[in-house]
Amino acid sequence: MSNEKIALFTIFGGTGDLAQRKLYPSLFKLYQKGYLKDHFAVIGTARRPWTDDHYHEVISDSLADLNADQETVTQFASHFYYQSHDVTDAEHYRTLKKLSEKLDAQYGLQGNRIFYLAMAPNFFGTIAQHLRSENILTDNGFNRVIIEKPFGHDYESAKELNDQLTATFNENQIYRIDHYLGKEMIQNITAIRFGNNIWESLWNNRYIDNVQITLSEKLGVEERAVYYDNSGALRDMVQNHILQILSLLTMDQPVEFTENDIDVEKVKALRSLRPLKPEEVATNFVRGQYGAGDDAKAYRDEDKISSDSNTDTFVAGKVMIDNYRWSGVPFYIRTGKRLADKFTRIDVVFKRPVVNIFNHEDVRANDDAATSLDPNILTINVEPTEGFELRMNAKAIGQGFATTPVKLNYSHDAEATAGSPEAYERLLHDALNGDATNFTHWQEVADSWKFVDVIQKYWDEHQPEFPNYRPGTMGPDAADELLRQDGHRWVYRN
Ligand SMILES: NC(=O)C1=CN([C@@H]2O[C@H](COP(=O)(O)OP(=O)(O)OC[C@H]3O[C@@H](n4cnc5c(N)ncnc54)[C@H](OP(=O)(O)O)[C@@H]3O)[C@@H](O)[C@H]2O)C=CC1
Ligand SMILES: O=C1O[C@H](COP(=O)(O)O)[C@@H](O)[C@H](O)[C@H]1O
Repeated sequence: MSNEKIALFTIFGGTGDLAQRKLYPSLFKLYQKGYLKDHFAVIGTARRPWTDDHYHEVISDSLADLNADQETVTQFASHFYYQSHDVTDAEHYRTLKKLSEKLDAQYGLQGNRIFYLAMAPNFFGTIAQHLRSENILTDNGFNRVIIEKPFGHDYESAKELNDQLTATFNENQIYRIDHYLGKEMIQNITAIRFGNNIWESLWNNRYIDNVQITLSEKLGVEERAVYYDNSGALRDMVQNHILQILSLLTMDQPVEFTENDIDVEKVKALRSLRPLKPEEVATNFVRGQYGAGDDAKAYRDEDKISSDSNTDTFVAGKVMIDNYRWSGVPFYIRTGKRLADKFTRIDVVFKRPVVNIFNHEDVRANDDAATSLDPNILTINVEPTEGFELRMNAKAIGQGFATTPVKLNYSHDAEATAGSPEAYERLLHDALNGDATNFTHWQEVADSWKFVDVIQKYWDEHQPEFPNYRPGTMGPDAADELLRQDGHRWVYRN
């Protein structure tokens, strides 16, 4: 049976960074694997007056790292058409409609349309409205719109954006990208939780002491300074990626492994987040901004960043979930730029054994009989290594009897990881299949913003003392103190 998918992609922002770095290589991988073959075409649009020939060169250049043979690249690029287009100009949509209909007939696309909005979000509403008013949507095939982040700046702006989109598209036609949901090990969270009795039976406040989610970046803001300076780490990483990961870690078992059932459980988890009162923000969330390091400029000295910017380049926080399963378990989260290394990991720290029978002297000398036994820790390594690690206590080799911590380790092998699809490839394939499981649904976005808005508002009203961490560290000392005050510490420390 053929796996071929049939669709016309219209990419708004076809000359942009995202299109060139992520979308064209991902579409090419789908082409190499036969998911895209004869019956697909791509219209790239933006204001620049490019020709089709120039566009083909851009496509070819964007694939340079993939070491593909030139003939395949040329064949692939021949499916791409460029149309100069200002998204605010209605006349341009009429030209777009004609080109879409021509390509539909030429490639046998059966009216299937995917609109990818790879542009600044302030344009999403006008594009959606024109797609409807200029009759670019079809009646005979599917119409899906893929939306890039950020989905709003706060709850109000996200709602306004959503209202604009839903005036044209139904919720089940809207695919809000969160590329973390396309990552292999993030998708693995549901597999290990619901595919293994040992974990699901321990996955609650009786056995889990705390959970730590770290999304650490070594780089600074790079080319996206203007966007980032208006956003900051809380909006850029916590509202979306971290709260999505949190919802997958904490949701109850869905009735079936389907988009709707998973969404229902994720929304319940997000609605159970304990909302912070403004006066609780300072004791539960820490913000940071990097200063200068040995080889790195301070954030405020980066290109296009104002010298008195108070934007957060680091966040750590303690999140509590008020439901039967998680009551009393702190979820510690942190993310930032210019940290010690680039990695993403989740550490699930279990409670220590209630009694330590191995070290009698310790037991007698201490009120806390378990002090000398380490907790079991399940680490989900999301990247760069993909795998799991379990820390246990075992007998130390040799005469006598002492315990020592050991690790059970599993990593995907490098060959399998190299062949595994990159997040954007996976998500584009899902969108072609009409599967929005790994996209965020409106209610999830809304609940995440409501949680984050309180923190952001408090921060906006209180001046920080920035800069407060050095590049190459794991953020300000206050992020360590956040756990220390609860008697915990970060599993990953540098
Ligand atoms: N780049 C990245 O790594 C990531 C980007 N994103 C998101 O993806 C989206 C795009 O980002 P990115 O590619 O970096 O942005 P760029 O600034 O590189 O691209 C913006 C695109 O919009 C086009 N454009 C701007 N104004 C108009 C207009 N009036 N009419 C038609 N086209 C217009 C530009 O082309 P022209 O100037 O020729 O008109 C360009 O193609 C943003 O929402 C961003 O937040 C999300 C995650 C990562
Ligand atoms: O969404 C974003 O993610 C990247 C980090 O993504 P990763 O896949 O490299 O971990 C981040 O750099 C960027 O600021 C943010 O917008």
